[in-house]
Amino acid sequence: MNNLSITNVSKTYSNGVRALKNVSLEISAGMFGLLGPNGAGKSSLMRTIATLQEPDGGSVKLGELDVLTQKQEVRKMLGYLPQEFGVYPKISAEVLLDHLAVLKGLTNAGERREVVKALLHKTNLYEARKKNLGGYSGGMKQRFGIAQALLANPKLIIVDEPTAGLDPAERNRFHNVLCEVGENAIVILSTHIVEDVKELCTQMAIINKGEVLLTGSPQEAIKEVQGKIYRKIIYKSELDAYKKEHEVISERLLQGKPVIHIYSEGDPGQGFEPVEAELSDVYFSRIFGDR
Ligand SMILES: Nc1ncnc2c1ncn2[C@@H]1O[C@H](COP(=O)(O)OP(=O)(O)OP(=O)(O)O)[C@@H](O)[C@H]1O
Repeated sequence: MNNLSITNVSKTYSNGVRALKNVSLEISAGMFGLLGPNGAGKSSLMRTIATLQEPDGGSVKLGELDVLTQKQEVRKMLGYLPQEFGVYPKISAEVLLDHLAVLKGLTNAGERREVVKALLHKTNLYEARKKNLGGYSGGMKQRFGIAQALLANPKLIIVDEPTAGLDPAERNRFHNVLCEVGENAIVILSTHIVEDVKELCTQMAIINKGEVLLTGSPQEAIKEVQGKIYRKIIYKSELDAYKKEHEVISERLLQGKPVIHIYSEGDPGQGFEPVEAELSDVYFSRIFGDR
């Protein structure tokens, strides 16, 4: 299958915000995680790939197709679940999906019925197909969003922050659906949730302030910091002092007590203990560390 090649894409909005600075990424089939904090530029990049906005410079290619100029061709191969996915509340999932299928060009009624049915099954919404979308939970709405994104068998699927606000069970269900989809398409999952990338993605990039800070597999990324992450339970009042002396990459609470993780090339002493590095350590060391 064709790769998605993003080369030197830049975007400055009219208010002067530089949302993307020379972003280059090579993305092949499977699940790709685009990880970054709020405001990193993820949605700007996703909208650009989804043919919804123009960059100031750079190129985006899907195989031979030029995403920036051959928009109609790309849209035929694209499934997009935007960050804010609105649904018509007074219509059932089955009816809306059928309607969206017509818009996607599935005009043969028999064929369309089969496609709609298969997608409702795939997204675990078949039982609730007659229910109005207004009565759906957040997770069900997101799964409906995936169902509509999958109409017409897309080769490129973009999901923008899909699990924000979902409870753990709904998030799991959503993950399972996505995983299946990722078997024969490029799926780009844009998120600020490290766990989503850890659980689902074989390749990833970390983006912050419009710049790509890291690309590779989550395992490779973890390997890079393995043996360099230390932790210590501290008193809240000591935090500033530790920050001055060490590269503190995260502060969390463990049973109500502050725990800091630091990045250190060698043993920092002072009661710090080494920990098995996790993807969150990679993420925080890139976003908040000096690296
Ligand atoms: N249409 C716009 N006009 C002006 N500035 C914008 C516009 N869209 C986004 N921005 C700014 O560009 C930067 C990147 O925003 P973007 O939405 O791409 O980031 P994000 O990583 O998706 O963050 P979030 O998770 O908060 O949506 C932010 O500073 C944002 O305020």
